[in-house]
Amino acid sequence: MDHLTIVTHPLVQHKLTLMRDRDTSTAVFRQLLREISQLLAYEVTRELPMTTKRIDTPVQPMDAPTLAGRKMALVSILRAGNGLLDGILELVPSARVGFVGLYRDEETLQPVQYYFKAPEQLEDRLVIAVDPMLATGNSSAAAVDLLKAKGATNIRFLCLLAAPEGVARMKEAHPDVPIVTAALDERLNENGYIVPGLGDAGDRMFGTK
Ligand SMILES: O=P(O)(O)OC[C@H]1O[C@H](OP(=O)(O)OP(=O)(O)O)[C@H](O)[C@@H]1O
Ligand SMILES: O=c1cc[nH]c(=O)[nH]1
Ligand SMILES: [Mg+2]
Repeated sequence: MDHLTIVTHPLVQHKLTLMRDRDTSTAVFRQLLREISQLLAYEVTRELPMTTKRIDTPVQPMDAPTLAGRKMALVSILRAGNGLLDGILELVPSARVGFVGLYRDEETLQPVQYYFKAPEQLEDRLVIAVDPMLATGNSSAAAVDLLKAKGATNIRFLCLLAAPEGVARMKEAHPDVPIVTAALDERLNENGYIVPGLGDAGDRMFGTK
């Protein structure tokens, strides 16, 4: 996969516009994120290794395509990552799930870790880390550090919105981790927020502000 993939599908772009709108309610924001997560998952799971298995259709036997290898791991970067996780799990219900608890210190913009739990045998799995926002890239780079320290070698990062600064940070720290996003925005503002962005994803999802 390319280092950066922007999913330009009309449905994704339409839903993203609704999410950016400050007048969109918490309930609708959460629902849209769930819907977009499934469209983005379609893209991030392209090129998965396939094999065939022998099945009997009602008409005749066939060698039918099926996913190969160990079950993938979805890793949500808390809190906001959970807004992407739920929808993807509906598409890939057998995925293993991990959580990285991180929040961004508002002054330093450095991530503060408060939790980490990952599935076993990460080295044998495709690992998809999910977080709606890639701003400075400090949180995603730290999350990928943790996953690599646990053995992961095949990692993809899925987000909704990315800033050029975050993409550059990830490319420098983790050039082997492809990023899939719905949009690459203009820049970060002086508070480290994505411009034009959609505000604080976690707060908008959970109604905490
Ligand atoms: O690229 P960065 O500059 O690190 O910023 C992105 C991070 O900021 C947000 O989380 P936040 O810290 O607000 O925590 P939350 O998910 O608990 O709201 C977002 O969900 C990312 O994890
Ligand atoms: O714009 C931003 C930047 C970081 N985290 C968010 O939720 N939004
Ligand atoms: Mg976060």
